[in-house]
Amino acid sequence: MSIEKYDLVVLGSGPAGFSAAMRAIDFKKSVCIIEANHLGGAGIMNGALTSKAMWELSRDFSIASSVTRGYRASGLNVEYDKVQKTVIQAAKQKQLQMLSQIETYSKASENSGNITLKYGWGKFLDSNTVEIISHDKIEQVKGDNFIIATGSRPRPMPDVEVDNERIIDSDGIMNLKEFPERMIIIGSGIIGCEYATIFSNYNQTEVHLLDRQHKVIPYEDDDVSDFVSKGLEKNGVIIHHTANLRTIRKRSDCLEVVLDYQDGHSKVIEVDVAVVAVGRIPNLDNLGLENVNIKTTERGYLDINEACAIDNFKSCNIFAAGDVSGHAQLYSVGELQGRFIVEALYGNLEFPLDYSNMSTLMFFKPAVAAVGLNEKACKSQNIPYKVATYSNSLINRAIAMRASDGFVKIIVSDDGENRILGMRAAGPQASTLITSIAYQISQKGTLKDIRKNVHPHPSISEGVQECLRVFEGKSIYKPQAFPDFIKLESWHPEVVKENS
Ligand SMILES: Cc1cc2nc3c(=O)[nH]c(=O)nc-3n(C[C@H](O)[C@H](O)[C@H](O)COP(=O)(O)OP(=O)(O)OC[C@H]3O[C@@H](n4cnc5c(N)ncnc54)[C@H](O)[C@@H]3O)c2cc1C
Ligand SMILES: NC(=O)c1ccc[n+]([C@@H]2O[C@H](COP(=O)([O-])OP(=O)(O)OC[C@H]3O[C@@H](n4cnc5c(N)ncnc54)[C@H](O)[C@@H]3O)[C@@H](O)[C@H]2O)c1
Repeated sequence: MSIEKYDLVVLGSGPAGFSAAMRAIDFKKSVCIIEANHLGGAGIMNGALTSKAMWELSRDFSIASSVTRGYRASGLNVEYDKVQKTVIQAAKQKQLQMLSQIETYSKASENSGNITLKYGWGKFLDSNTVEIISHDKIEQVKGDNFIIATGSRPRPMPDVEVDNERIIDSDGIMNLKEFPERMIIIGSGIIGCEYATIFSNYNQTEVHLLDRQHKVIPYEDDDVSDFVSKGLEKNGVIIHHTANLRTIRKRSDCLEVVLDYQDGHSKVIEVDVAVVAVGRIPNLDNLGLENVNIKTTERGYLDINEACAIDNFKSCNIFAAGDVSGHAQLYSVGELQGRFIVEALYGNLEFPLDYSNMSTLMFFKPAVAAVGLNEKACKSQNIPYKVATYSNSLINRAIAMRASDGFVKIIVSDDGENRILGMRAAGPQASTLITSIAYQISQKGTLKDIRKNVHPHPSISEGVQECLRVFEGKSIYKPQAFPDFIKLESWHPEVVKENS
């Protein structure tokens, strides 16, 4: 039996693996992508694309059902299976684009690299050989270099068995047959809050959200968490703060959920569906890591260096990218790392891997975007900072949209340099507002560098312009006149005095 040999073998076709494979094409390399399940991974199916398609559809429905905008729609109706079909269409559209590109590069050519896609479970036999186990055969491929981009899956909860019908996780959303009448989402991180937004937008489901702490999205600053909570509650979501799940009892006609609150009292609620959304864990089991002497970290991830190599870059030929790497579990991070590895291997790298300007877009109502440090991060790193907040209530475009819930919050260093450290934006078009500040962060920009930018009118981005002016006391609208809408604060680490 002859064994196929490739320059690069990529395990997993999610954002990390696919972007790496496509960058290797640019260097005229032969690439094998091994995919165990859905092409595109969680970047497409049961993840980023499907959830965003569902969010967009739910938002349209929520706008159409609104009665505060001078119109009232009648006979508005929504069926889960139709929503599901449209969401799957979106995922398929992207997968077909990916397949089209793979097919285009499937033939060996002198002018470009080539790609082979193989479906099956990849497992290392040694540091140059991977076995691929599929339902009808087992084969081996050899490679000079490998990238582990096998992604992550929903974290299971002890004593809660996901049955994929009534107790599901984010992989099971597409299995639902209809809108549940009542649902509890366990976990108030991004996935939990996004699905709480989506199901409450449709207004067909009583949505309960379990938050075991005091704040949803606990890693964000309190003003952001409070804003998200308020938006969810305005949309009808019932948030159970400081509640821990004791048990879910399956009854024939419902799920009986027992919640224990921090203050000692308990509550039993009935729902039809429970969604477990308590984080994700890396897919590193049964990969044959022991055959190549790769160990996982205490948290179960792969420990990569700044070149994404698992060992010393010069001597090691196995790299890792994406959710397995223990960095922020984001589409753009996976893509960045995947491309970076290939450039480090075959090209001339001009810059080190930089995560400082990675943005997160959170699809709530309204959306929230984040880049760089927040106040919590500055405090934990003892970085003195100034923070200015400017409400969308003062922005003409937001007023015109009748959607002025939201704000821009920018953080700069308070060390005389005014370096742009981070930004949070909430409200319409938050995702576009963040990009200019993300760029400044990557360029180590200061307030002085962006002062000259003039923003068009009427645009939501005028909030960014005004927010930046607040730092210098030059905003058109003043904090003195609008103390609830415009704020400027600063923070310095306490100077620890040594006992003499
Ligand atoms: C519900 C949800 C919504 C999300 N929304 C966003 C968002 O809006 N924005 C954002 O930036 N991020 C979002 N994410 C996160 C984003 O999807 C992930 O960070 C990203 O997909 C990770 O990419 P990856 O390539 O590392 O892994 P994955 O996308 O998980 O892909 C890994 C692939 O490897 C395959 N695989 C696993 N083991 C093997 C093996 N042994 N052999 C061969 N193949 C294997 C898997 O089948 C999978 O297809 C979301 C995630 C979820 C779950
Ligand atoms: N728009 C986006 O960028 C986007 C969207 C979805 C997912 N993602 C990525 O996917 C990752 C996973 O999302 P996630 O929401 O599952 O994880 P997460 O880490 O964001 O949130 C998990 C939440 O579950 C809570 N939790 C943990 N254990 C619990 C328990 N036993 N009981 C109750 N609550 C518990 C945590 O306190 C936390 O609030 C995120 O880190 C994010 O990077 C990104």
